[in-house]
Amino acid sequence: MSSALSILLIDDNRHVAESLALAVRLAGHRLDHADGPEAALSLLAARRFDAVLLDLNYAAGRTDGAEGLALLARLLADDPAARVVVITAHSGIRVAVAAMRAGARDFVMKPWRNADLLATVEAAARRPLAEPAAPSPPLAEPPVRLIGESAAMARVRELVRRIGPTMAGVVVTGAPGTGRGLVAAAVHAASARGDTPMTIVDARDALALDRMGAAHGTLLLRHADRLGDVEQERLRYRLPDDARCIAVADDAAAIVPALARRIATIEIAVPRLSEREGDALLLARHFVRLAAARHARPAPRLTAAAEAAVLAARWPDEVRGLATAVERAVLLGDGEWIDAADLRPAAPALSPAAEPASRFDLDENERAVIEAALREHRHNVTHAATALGLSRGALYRRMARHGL
Ligand SMILES: Nc1ncnc2c1ncn2[C@@H]1O[C@H](COP(=O)(O)OP(=O)(O)OP(=O)(O)O)[C@@H](O)[C@H]1O
Repeated sequence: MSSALSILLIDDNRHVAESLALAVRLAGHRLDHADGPEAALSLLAARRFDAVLLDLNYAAGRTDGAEGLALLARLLADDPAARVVVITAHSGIRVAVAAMRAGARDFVMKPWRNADLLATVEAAARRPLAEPAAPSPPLAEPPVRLIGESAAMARVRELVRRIGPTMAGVVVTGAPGTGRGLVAAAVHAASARGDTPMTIVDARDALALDRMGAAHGTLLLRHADRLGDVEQERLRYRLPDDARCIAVADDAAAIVPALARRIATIEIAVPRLSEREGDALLLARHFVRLAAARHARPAPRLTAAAEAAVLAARWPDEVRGLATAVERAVLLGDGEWIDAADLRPAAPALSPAAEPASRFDLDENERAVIEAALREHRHNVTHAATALGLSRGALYRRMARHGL
């Protein structure tokens, strides 16, 4: 008997998902469902699937397949080993051909017979990769995926794609918690050695430096910029000759030129959340899904006020601070909704490198947050005040200040 496959269906039609889930289960496999690109990228960042079944149109009335082809390109750019089967309408043979050219393994036409569809997906999942040059994925690990559609993150992704496959020393800079470690992992994953683990070394740790000499693959070097000039010079001589170095640093300029020549040929600067228009919301929803799955809780939805708050806040510790706040809200909430008041950031003292405590909920975009809370609670000031974590009086004073 063949072994069970985990299959991801990306399709906005709930009825298709339900009927397919049954057929897949009867065949002994597991089906997860994403209703569009955002949920799909989030699921794919958390888990590896044996096959992806991809519908090509999500918005009502769309039949040109453009949305699905764009998502296909994104899936395969992040994970060239992904096994994707596309679903097209009967008239969509041209789109199916375009998808195959772009790297889909196969296609099925609507309406399908479940037995045929399953046979196609099983064959696609089990067929070995045509091009052995693609780095073979570590089996259990999901590919490294950076959530975010902003132009700033597209630039990071593009640099990873260009520089990852080379042997260049890369320094990943940015504020702590912005995802520098994740970007470093993406650079490594895009390299020919991407299937081997990185050796992680804190440059301030003498014992770790002693062990570093034996490392051959890729070195992830943290905090080299925090060493003095002499220690940096010493570090340079201790770096194994054949190792590729990916450094994570607060400040590339603090690395002395001789060491920079080895570990910082290319700098990838990870932007702050405030420079990634809209990404905070995609990340928050992603962290809701992750936390819900991790703690076996239902995935709550963010209210409009919570969404406004996520976008308006300056999170201490950046993406990590947002992830922590969201996870806490999932754990402590009612399982149905997360409101603005549920999203208090972690105590700023948790991170010495964090910015001074930001008054998350009523800071620079206070007016937008208050307006959203009022809308959400149909202008019931008592309820809006509770959602914002304020007394009625405090909310009235702020409304007056903003002329609301
Ligand atoms: N674009 C992203 N998509 C998905 N998850 C992200 C993204 N950026 C950051 N994260 C998550 O946020 C958390 C913090 O990221 P990471 O550890 O890479 O930060 P860092 O900048 O290396 O911080 P530090 O150097 O202080 O350890 C991790 O759980 C990481 O997976």
